[in-house]
Amino acid sequence: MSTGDEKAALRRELKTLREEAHARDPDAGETLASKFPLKLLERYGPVVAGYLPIGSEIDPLPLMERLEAEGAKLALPRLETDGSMTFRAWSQGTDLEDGPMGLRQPLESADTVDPTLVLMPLLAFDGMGVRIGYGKGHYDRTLSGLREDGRVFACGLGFHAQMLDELPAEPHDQPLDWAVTERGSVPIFMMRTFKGGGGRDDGPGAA
Ligand SMILES: Nc1nc2c(c(=O)[nH]1)N(C=O)[C@@H](CNc1ccc(C(=O)N[C@@H](CCC(=O)O)C(=O)O)cc1)CN2
Ligand SMILES: Nc1ncnc2c1ncn2[C@@H]1O[C@H](COP(=O)(O)OP(=O)(O)OP(=O)(O)O)[C@@H](O)[C@H]1O
Repeated sequence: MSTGDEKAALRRELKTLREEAHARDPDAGETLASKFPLKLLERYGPVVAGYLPIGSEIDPLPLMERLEAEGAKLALPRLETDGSMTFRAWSQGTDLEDGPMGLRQPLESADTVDPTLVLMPLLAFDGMGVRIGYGKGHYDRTLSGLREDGRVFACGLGFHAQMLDELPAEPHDQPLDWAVTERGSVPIFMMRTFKGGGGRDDGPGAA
């Protein structure tokens, strides 16, 4: 099976997995907010892109609120008419509009920003930082642009149940640098550092 086919089949299973995790712990977003290490904001802030949760995604809003109170400038993704994704400045109470695929998103008139810390929704991730999303490549393309232009830190947000041993990777996949679940941090860049040396048999530890 090609990696693309594998990913399509995986996505269906992963959606079910995430729905189950969400049903078991609907308040996981609150727990996640309390476990998020503020040193990530200190090192990689201040412009933090979050998202408005759809379906069974873990709710990042409690975390975004906490980070804003700590001085973060928040942003949200916006799908543009040309199919690209931009990030726009946002804070609680800023106007939103209906976008494609049932998304709520900032208006075209909102300021475009380059986030330094991107909190990413996902269907699943693994200890090497491979992430699977909805398969439209929005985050992959946008992150690759941001990484070419300068420094950006990619942090996946999800349920612990969404962390799998190993996901199929494709060359265009933009790896996560870190992930946070309701159980704590998964510092992926350390695993990447270890990859060339001792292999990845130790597995990621959710601290
Ligand atoms: N909350 C959130 N916002 C986001 C994303 C995301 O994954 N999550 N995106 C990430 O790229 C971008 C939007 N891209 C998207 C691409 C595909 C689908 C999609 O296939 N949606 C399903 C329904 C999902 C559900 O209910 O769980 C659909 O339309 O059938 C949604 C958003 C930007 N904003
Ligand atoms: N940097 C890029 N440039 C051009 N096309 C890209 C790039 N990154 C991804 N794509 C395209 O986007 C499509 C979806 O990619 P992929 O399946 O990896 O998405 P995903 O990582 O699951 O989720 P998400 O949509 O959230 O990024 C692929 O067909 C791929 O060719």
